Amino acid sequence: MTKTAAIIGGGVIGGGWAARFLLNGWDVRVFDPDPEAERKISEVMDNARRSLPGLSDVPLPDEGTLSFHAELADAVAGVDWIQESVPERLDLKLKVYKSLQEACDPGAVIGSSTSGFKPSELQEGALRPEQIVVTHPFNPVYLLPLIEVVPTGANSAEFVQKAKDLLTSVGFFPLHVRKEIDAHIADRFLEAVWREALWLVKDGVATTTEIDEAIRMGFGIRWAQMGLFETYRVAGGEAGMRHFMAQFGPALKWPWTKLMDVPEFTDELVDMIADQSDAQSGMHSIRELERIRDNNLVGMMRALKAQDYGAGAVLNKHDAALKPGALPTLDEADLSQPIRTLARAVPLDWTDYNGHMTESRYLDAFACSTDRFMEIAGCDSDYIASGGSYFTAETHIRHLDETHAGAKIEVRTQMLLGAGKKLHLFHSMFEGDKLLATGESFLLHVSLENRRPCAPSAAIEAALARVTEAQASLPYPEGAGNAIRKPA
Ligand SMILES: NC(=O)C1=CN([C@@H]2O[C@H](COP(=O)(O)OP(=O)(O)OC[C@H]3O[C@@H](n4cnc5c(N)ncnc54)[C@H](O)[C@@H]3O)[C@@H](O)[C@H]2O)C=CC1
Ligand SMILES: C[N+](C)(C)CC(=O)CC(=O)[O-]
Repeated sequence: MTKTAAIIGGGVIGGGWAARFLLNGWDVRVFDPDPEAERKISEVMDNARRSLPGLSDVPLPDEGTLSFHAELADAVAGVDWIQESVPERLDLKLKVYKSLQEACDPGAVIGSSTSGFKPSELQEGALRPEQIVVTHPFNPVYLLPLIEVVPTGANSAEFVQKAKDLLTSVGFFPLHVRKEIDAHIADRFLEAVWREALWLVKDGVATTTEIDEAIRMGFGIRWAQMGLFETYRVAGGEAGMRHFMAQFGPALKWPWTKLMDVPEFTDELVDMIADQSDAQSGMHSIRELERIRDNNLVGMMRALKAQDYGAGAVLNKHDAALKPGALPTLDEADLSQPIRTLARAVPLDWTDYNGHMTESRYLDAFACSTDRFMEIAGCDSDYIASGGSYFTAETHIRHLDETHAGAKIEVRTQMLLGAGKKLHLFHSMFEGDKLLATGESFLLHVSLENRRPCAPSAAIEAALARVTEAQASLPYPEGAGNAIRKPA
């Protein structure tokens, strides 16, 4: 059954939560007194639709339904999850919990996006403290996997597990913070770096641009893939972490930080930082900056997916959970028709300077379809490990229409020949009913030992014979056997 989330406070963070739930198939109800909330969330949704679905290599569930509610009680009645993302003021958050707990289901999870309040502070005086837990996200909430889950003794172990399971089901990585502390775990680092950066600007050591370069040209990229301790272990050389600590231990006593002291936010400092930031980034609107950020994040996270490491491993796990049912097996497919061999959204890093899916990615998509066809015919990873596989000998692609980031595409594959060592496939790529491209491939079965063509296993021959018989009455596809010719 479709699950429903209520988003209380639909600003920067609430909008991101709404997008994450909607694009993972949940219905979402929003309560926010701001008359601009609907416009803002619709703009966040536009950015989320172009970036999140393509991060997966399998289709996400159909998008849920978004509704806006004038009454808090209306928004929260009967929902599975309530995410509070109102401004960071304790009195306001406590007031909101009081009203919403009078109207919501006692079994619903009430998660708070608070950046720094401890869950015990949020539970104080609540009708049902056991229902409230910190679930602290990171901006953009629709892309970044981390959620800090901070419970107290008032939350049962079953409740915490249920909250973590629901978060995992929409692609998050719930990090269980075992001991509550102001600002949880990650924001303590952000706060340390932020405070240090304020001093560097105030003291005239560096501008906002120089500080950002110091981060993004070096340790920021390093942190993104390995974090802090694993990075420093490597920095210790062959002697590892112990050597690292021996070498840099004394620095802890040197004046390498001003963390013990905090600069005052005087008008002068605020103006200096705001002016430098305007000069650095003021040529872009916030929505443009969000798109630049999302393009970069998607590219980096897809690179981490290929390595199955860090955030990339979380994404792969989410794909695996979504995969059942996405593509048919040989037994599930209607073999009398071309077989669905690919279904996904166009990722941001598949688009180019013309603003559409770039040509090399068509080959990428058709190659995935060929791999899938081989897999369902029995040429799967076990078979390949046993020494047989197919090599592609020739490919011909026709580009018939454009498609763009976030678009849902599908490839259906007709087998034109599957006999002996020869395999001839014709892939058609669609966006809805629109034919975008065709890809024709001729493959040869080979022995991976001597790299020479040879007949496939009897099981593969039998599977291909089934497809041959079932597809025998399909017309020869328009465009098959084409070559580039001089116009008549
Ligand atoms: N902005 C960030 O980078 C992050 C913020 N957070 C946390 O998320 C929470 C929200 O922060 P932002 O989204 O940045 O703030 P925001 O100012 O962008 O959004 C807050 C929204 O709450 C609405 N609101 C105010 N009173 C309300 C009420 N009584 N009921 C319903 N809605 C109400 C406002 O109209 C506004 O749309 C805070 O607790 C913050 O610490 C967490 C992670 C990152
Ligand atoms: C600045 N901040 C404390 C609101 C940051 C966060 O809470 C997390 C984030 O997204 O950086």
